[in-house]
Amino acid sequence: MIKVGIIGSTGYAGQELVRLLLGHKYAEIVWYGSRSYIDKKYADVFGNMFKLVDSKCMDDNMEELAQAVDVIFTATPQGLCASLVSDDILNKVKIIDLSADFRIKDVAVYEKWYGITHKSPQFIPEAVYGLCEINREDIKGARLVANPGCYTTCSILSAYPLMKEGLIDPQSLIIDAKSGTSGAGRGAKLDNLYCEVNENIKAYGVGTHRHTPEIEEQLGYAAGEPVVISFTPHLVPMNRGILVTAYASLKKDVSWPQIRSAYEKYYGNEKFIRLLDENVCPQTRWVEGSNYVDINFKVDPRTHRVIIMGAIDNLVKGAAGQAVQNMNLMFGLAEDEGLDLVPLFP
Ligand SMILES: NC(=O)C1=CN([C@@H]2O[C@H](COP(=O)(O)OP(=O)(O)OC[C@H]3O[C@@H](n4cnc5c(N)ncnc54)[C@H](OP(=O)(O)O)[C@@H]3O)[C@@H](O)[C@H]2O)C=CC1
Ligand SMILES: CC(=O)N[C@@H](CCC(=O)OP(=O)(O)O)C(=O)O
Repeated sequence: MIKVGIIGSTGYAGQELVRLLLGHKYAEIVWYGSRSYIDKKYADVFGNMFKLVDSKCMDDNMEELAQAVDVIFTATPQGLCASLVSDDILNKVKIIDLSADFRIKDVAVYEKWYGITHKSPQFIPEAVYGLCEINREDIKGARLVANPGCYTTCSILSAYPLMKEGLIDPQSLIIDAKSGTSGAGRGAKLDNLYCEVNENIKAYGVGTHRHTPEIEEQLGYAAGEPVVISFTPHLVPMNRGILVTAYASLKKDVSWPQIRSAYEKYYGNEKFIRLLDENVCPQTRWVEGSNYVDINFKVDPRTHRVIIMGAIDNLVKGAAGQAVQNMNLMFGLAEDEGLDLVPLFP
């Protein structure tokens, strides 16, 4: 059995990790980390865990935790994982960080977009960006995985084959993304109150959202040149889900089947990427509760652009599901262990 510790088990991403790992054949959660609920029963914090989890929430003592477990998930605010990690810890235990601390290779870019000083930049070079479908082989040997962000997972996977195959002008990409409110975390914030979110939709972080450099970096690797994008997130009144609609100029005249072949080349054998049939647009409810990424596109000959669409569940493929997929790769398990999740509907 893989012994698991979760720092931040009482947040939305942490709670989703617990839900998924309870159904994992080879993993056992032995440490339910928390800051605010120490010594409180986990099932008293999350009533859905009644009779499923008997443990109490525990203090986040990294040294003790590293002795007790094989893998630590950090589902905590930006900066925390970087402040806890050390060579000694990494020699004892694998870390999968759900925050952005190790996602961006250029520490100056991280510090600029996140507005914080990185506490352990020496570990950035070895951290593997945990987008499983793209970095599978590197993830297998990693001791520190940077689990991608939710908007970024959906955006990068949706556009990747077209960047890789040079079908679009890399500098022309415009990404319009929408997220459910769980993407903002469980902490009380005025902007996330029911009356602020319900019956409303708004853009935020326009031109400044911190997922922009993460998407640019990864798509830049795919394009083989630095990529600059426009990225606009929106908050929508639903619990879960990310929907990406992206626009890019085509480099040449291509048909739907030609673009489809490019997607099949990269994703034809990917269990968690579902390429939808022509004219079917992804919907968040078709992936809710599952680790799937649904992708489709439309060629628009009038504007000479391709319109790319992707949908994920932000808490599953956008966070906890991808983190479990990474754990499976790091421990040599079947990549889909614990992730055979049928989407909820309605
Ligand atoms: N929500 C989402 O859709 C996604 C989130 N992420 C990332 O995952 C991470 C967690 O996000 P999310 O679950 O939404 O956030 P939440 O606000 O819901 O949860 C934060 C968690 O971190 C704990 N925590 C906060 N501060 C500290 C601290 N100083 N020391 C120890 N623990 C602390 C909280 O503990 P307590 O409750 O006990 O106070 C809580 O368990 C973030 O980095 C986020 O960016 C990534 C992809 C998607
Ligand atoms: C709706 C909402 O607020 N979403 C969050 C993104 C959550 C996420 O993926 O965050 P990290 O990359 O920081 O891990 C946001 O826009 O900040």
